[in-house]
Amino acid sequence: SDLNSDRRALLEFAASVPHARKLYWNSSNPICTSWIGITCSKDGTRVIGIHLPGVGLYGSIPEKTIGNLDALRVISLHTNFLNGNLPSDVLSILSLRSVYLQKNNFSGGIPLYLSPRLSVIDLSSNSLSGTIPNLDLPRLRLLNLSFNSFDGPIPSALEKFPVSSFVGNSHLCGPPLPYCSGLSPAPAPVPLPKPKNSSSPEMFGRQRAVSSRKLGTGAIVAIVIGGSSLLILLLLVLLLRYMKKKSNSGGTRVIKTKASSIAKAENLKSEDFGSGVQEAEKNKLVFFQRCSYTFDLEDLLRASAEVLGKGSYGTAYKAILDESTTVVVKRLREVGFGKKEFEQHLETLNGLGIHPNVMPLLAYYYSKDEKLLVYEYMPAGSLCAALHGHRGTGRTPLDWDTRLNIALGAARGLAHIHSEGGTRFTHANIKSSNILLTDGLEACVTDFSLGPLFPSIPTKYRVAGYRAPEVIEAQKTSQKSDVYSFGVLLLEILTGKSPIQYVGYDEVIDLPRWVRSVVREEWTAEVFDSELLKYQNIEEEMVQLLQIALSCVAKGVDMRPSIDDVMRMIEEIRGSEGDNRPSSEDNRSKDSNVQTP
Ligand SMILES: Nc1ncnc2c1ncn2[C@@H]1O[C@H](COP(=O)(O)OP(=O)(O)OP(=O)(O)O)[C@@H](O)[C@H]1O
Repeated sequence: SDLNSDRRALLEFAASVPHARKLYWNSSNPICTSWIGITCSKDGTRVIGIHLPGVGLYGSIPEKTIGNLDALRVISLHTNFLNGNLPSDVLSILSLRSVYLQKNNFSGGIPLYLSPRLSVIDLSSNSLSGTIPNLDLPRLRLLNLSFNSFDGPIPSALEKFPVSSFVGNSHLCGPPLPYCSGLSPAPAPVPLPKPKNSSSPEMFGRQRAVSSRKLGTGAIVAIVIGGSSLLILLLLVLLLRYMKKKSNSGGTRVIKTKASSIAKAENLKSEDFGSGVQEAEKNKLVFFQRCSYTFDLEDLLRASAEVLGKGSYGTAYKAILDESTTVVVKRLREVGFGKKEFEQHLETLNGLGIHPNVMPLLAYYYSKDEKLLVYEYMPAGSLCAALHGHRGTGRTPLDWDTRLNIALGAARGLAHIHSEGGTRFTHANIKSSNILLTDGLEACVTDFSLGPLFPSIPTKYRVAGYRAPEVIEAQKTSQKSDVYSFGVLLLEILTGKSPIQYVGYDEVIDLPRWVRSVVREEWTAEVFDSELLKYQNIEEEMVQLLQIALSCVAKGVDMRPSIDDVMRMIEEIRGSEGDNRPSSEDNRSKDSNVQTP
């Protein structure tokens, strides 16, 4: 009963039990007791909800031992350390509507039979693998399978879900991700074959989403088997060649080879970036003056490439030109402007000048069929991946000092964009995937003000959760709507949660609303990311940043501070507290009873 009154105590308790390995489901007692994390039906006979997120549970959920859960509607065990297979018994319970098992260590595949009533499935940031079954779930509204190890094509029934539902699965393909090449994915980036009708160098085309996750045992076995089969095939081909040479029949072989590379290029064509580059314009890559790179368009097209992801405005590729030069190329989708306006807009962006927290545009290419933007590649990835990427073993969570520093850097970058661009100039797409990280984990704001190039893409197609109420209702963007999005970003840094929160049965709420509801219940400490709990003496700073974040996400536009004010307030947190206490990294409690597995 003590624990019931203080959920934080439960969390600490759970994490401190040294030999706890398993979560046991008490199936023998048919009477449901509303204990913390368990909700019961009114008559007290059946469990209808299991809510134990972020409480340090680990071990696997046993199959076939689950008793009276036949009225279960929601299972929420996300952000724990659970492993083993997904509990297929639970997931097939007919009454089940919402599944939140993200940020655990589950492996294996998705069970073939799931409750037909499911409307929310979040299995992101686990170690799940295999192909995704063609789930026939008519009520499914929210699906998140990102940051796992799924492979193969995305089934047709799930094509309607956004890219964000699938990102971070290195071998997954097909809409809404890039089309499948028809070839087995290769384990390492390779230069790509020449497309049909082109004397140009090799072009980008083979697309593989980049994942920072480790290969699971299944993937390793698949690679070993695949590798051995290839070797045997190669030996066979060599043997055949040798025999053919002997019988003097080399001509046919050449023709066959040619035909097969054309077929490959045909397959790749629809997704090649550079396929719209016109022969006469091969050298028209326009560099901005401050750029010291010396490559030209041909070098760029010849480079091996990987898909980093698809965003609102097109696809981003990582292109490796040589050992010391890696860039990011954004292949833009339908631009709403002619060349002159396009160039003018990019000149305006370039005119914002250099700032350490703002990502500069290095170069661009414009032709009728192809528009490319070139940026420096940031190997440390984005804040989004650092916060929400795989949470299993091997992950290095961002410590508090780093988070605060990223918040400050991002505020400085946005303040620069606002002040240099003029009062009406906005970023209009602030989100954690647009905050890139340098090697030293400094923030770098990217993708600013690209919206005007795409008048046909309404703001509503941008990632949900970051848009201010006035943007949702009236498409009214301003610097204060950027501040709102920035507030959501701060909440993401503090809570470790995505901007959209799934709560209870079918309910979806945005992060500001969720945080406000928790704070109102006087459970302020509960909003903070469980990964931050191991650091000491940071609560006051976290609460201060929380207050800033909540002022940014005020519903009334005039209630929100300017980004300059936000920047100064964050600087004050660092100035007042940071100087007087050791860094959160040094301050990690060595003898704390809070243990991680
Ligand atoms: N310069 C870069 N270095 C490293 N990663 C990058 C770089 N630019 C973009 N990315 C990453 O590539 C992925 C795709 O980026 P992209 O900008 O195309 O889409 P997005 O940020 O998801 O959405 P949007 O287009 O709305 O900004 C994102 O995960 C992003 O963090």
